[in-house]
Amino acid sequence: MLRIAVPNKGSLSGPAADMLHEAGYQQRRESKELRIVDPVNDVEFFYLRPRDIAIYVSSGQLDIGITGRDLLIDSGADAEEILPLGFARSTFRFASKPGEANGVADLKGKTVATSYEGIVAGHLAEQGIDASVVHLDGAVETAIELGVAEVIADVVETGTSLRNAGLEVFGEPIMKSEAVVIRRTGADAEEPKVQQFLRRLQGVLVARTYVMMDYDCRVEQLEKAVALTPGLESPTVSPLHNEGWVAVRAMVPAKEAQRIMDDLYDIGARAILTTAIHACRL
Ligand SMILES: Nc1ncnc2c1ncn2[C@@H]1O[C@H](COP(=O)(O)OP(=O)(O)OP(=O)(O)O)[C@@H](O)[C@H]1O
Ligand SMILES: O=P(O)(O)OC[C@H]1O[C@H](OP(=O)(O)OP(=O)(O)O)[C@H](O)[C@@H]1O
Ligand SMILES: [Mg+2]
Repeated sequence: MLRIAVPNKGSLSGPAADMLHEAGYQQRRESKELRIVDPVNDVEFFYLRPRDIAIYVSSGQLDIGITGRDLLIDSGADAEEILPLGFARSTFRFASKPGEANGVADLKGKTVATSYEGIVAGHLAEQGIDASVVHLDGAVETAIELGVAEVIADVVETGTSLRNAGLEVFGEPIMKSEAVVIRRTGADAEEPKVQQFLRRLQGVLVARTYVMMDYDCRVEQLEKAVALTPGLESPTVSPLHNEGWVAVRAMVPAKEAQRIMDDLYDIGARAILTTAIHACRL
């Protein structure tokens, strides 16, 4: 049975459960449940603190886990990323009162407050900057006003939390993060149950990113039309009862669907339809 660590709280837990549900896995009904078995899919889910997931996975008792890339790196655990999941996207940045610092060099001799000590200490060492790091559990934006630090390093998504605290980012982003699937470093990459799990999640990612497009066009326009909708491998082209016309079917990126429909219409395609994809295996 495949044993999978899933975030039990915070920004990652809701979207992770949604994705697993879309991939056909049973999920817990109550937020207090710590583990559930999904016998139909031969999987057991362990609901753990997002910060602990890389440590559990690196210990080898659990096969895979879902966590944030930033949490994985911060933990220093012996685990590696095998699939990015496209949600909980953020950057990790330094911030201070406006005008107090311009780049990482200005951190020399300062105190940086963060919940991600591993990332910050590693970054400072890499840059050869001598600064102190103070660990706080959260709400680090307040640390400057309350005199705990001159600089903070934190997750930034919209920037609202920083703005509300009167702070500004400076320097280059330390890293970009998103939710990722991880496994123990060097674990068997070909393990069929792991591969099947990854294929299911990839199916969800594709179903979220693409739509199916169908249309009719004249044979003379087919090459131009196919250039607009090349599909993932190649579009399906079928003859129509009316001679000189064909029906075309291809997957297109959902974000581009409206523009592609306009372009197809302009070259003479008609009966252009898009439909959602619910699940797929590529
Ligand atoms: N506002 C946000 N937008 C996107 N991702 C975020 C955001 N806040 C945290 N994350 C991501 O969530 C993960 C941290 O999860 P964790 O549960 O530890 O913190 P949290 O989501 O801030 O919840 P908590 O309420 O417990 O502080 C990291 O991967 C981080 O990048
Ligand atoms: O750029 P934004 O869209 O404002 O998002 C980023 C904020 O969200 C998270 O905080 P959270 O609300 O989880 O509180 P925490 O600091 O206690 O973790 C993170 O730690 C930042 O503070
Ligand atoms: Mg938080």
